[in-house]
Amino acid sequence: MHKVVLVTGANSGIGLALCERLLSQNSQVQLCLACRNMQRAEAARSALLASHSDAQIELLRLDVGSLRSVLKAAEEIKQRYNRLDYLYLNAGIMPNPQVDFKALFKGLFSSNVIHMFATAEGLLTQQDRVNADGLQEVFATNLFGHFLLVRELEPVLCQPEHTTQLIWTSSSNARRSAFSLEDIQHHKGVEPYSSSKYASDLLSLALNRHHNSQGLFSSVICPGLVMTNLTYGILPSFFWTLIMPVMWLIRVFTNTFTLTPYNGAEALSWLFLQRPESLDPRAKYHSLTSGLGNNYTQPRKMDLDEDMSEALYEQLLQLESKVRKKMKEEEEDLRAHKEYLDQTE
Ligand SMILES: NC(=O)C1=CN([C@@H]2O[C@H](COP(=O)(O)OP(=O)(O)OC[C@H]3O[C@@H](n4cnc5c(N)ncnc54)[C@H](OP(=O)(O)O)[C@@H]3O)[C@@H](O)[C@H]2O)C=CC1
Ligand SMILES: CC(C)=CCC[C@@H](C)[C@H]1CC[C@H]2C3=C(CC[C@]12C)[C@@]1(C)CCC(=O)[C@@H](C)[C@@H]1CC3
Repeated sequence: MHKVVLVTGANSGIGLALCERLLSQNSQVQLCLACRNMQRAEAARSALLASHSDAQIELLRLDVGSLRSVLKAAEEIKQRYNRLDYLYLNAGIMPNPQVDFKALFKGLFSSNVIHMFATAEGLLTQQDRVNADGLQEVFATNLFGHFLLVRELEPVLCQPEHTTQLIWTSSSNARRSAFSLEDIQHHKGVEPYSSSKYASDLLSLALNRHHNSQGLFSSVICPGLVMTNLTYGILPSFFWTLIMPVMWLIRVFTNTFTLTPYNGAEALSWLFLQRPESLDPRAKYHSLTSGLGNNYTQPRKMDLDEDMSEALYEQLLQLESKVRKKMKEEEEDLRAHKEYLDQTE
């Protein structure tokens, strides 16, 4: 049977490299590229078809940062497919990043240097904003839109006699200290990216607890440091050109500098081959690349707490009811307004 695979944020970087790798691994795979920009999605499909001319590749419009777009896309998925085998929750943003160069310079001469380069701990902050749905944009895109998609797709994802794998592209930048149950959207802090990725680690654990018995399994991965639009956006392009030789040099010492999207997609494509029941729900699967350029996947235990993951899950369910209620009210207001206009015409 052909495997049905949906990838969010599939038009560039790690998502696109994953699609390429999946088609090379299994030419029968039925791919759905879920993207917010259809022009970029078309370009990605053409690029994939150039090397896999017989591939089955469909496109789907999905802006994970917009609640209405998520609901619409979920309806479309339910109409198109009666099952999904893999759902890669990969789309993500890191808006307005700022590098703390003083901390970087200090870190270079400390014993912590490898850890600093692997996780960017203490180096990066971002400036978030409120989106059109009234949610913090990083939280909405990296976490909540994906959560709502999973919730909407439960009838397709949770089916007897069939297993589905959810795979989150998390990060080694995910840190417990950046996340708070009192502020899950990270209104107050300056590390919304780290907070959203830690939240995805917690959520994956909760999804396993609630849905494994229904055949739904969730895992998280870290692709390492990969040169993609997201990373290029952190510093001006001339800086990257200047330090690229240094980046390749660092790669000899740290296996987390996977650098190319192909290498970064290692853990994602490795998980495609695993039996979901054999995976560890408390592990993050890291894409790693040795100094000689060999790729491998390594599970590393995450710093997670069951109660915290359950509390986050509960809060997400509450937020879901709240936003659904708000959307319904807005639709009713709109309908009433239209009726009023029709009557006065
Ligand atoms: N690069 C790295 O070093 C690391 C990346 N990651 C994670 O990997 C994932 C992929 O990022 P990466 O490939 O690096 O970066 P890219 O910017 O190349 O890819 C991000 C993808 O997500 C899409 N996207 C962003 N916002 C939305 C949205 N609202 N709705 C739908 N799609 C959206 C982008 O689409 P568009 O082209 O329209 O912007 C793009 O296709 C992210 O989750 C990121 O956090 C994790 C650790 C390290
Ligand atoms: C190499 C030199 C001399 C300078 C580059 C410094 C930083 C720009 C760089 C160091 C560690 C990097 C890093 C990321 C971004 C760029 C760095 C901060 C990430 C945060 C990118 C996205 C992720 O999710 C993380 C896994 C990356 C961790 C390391």
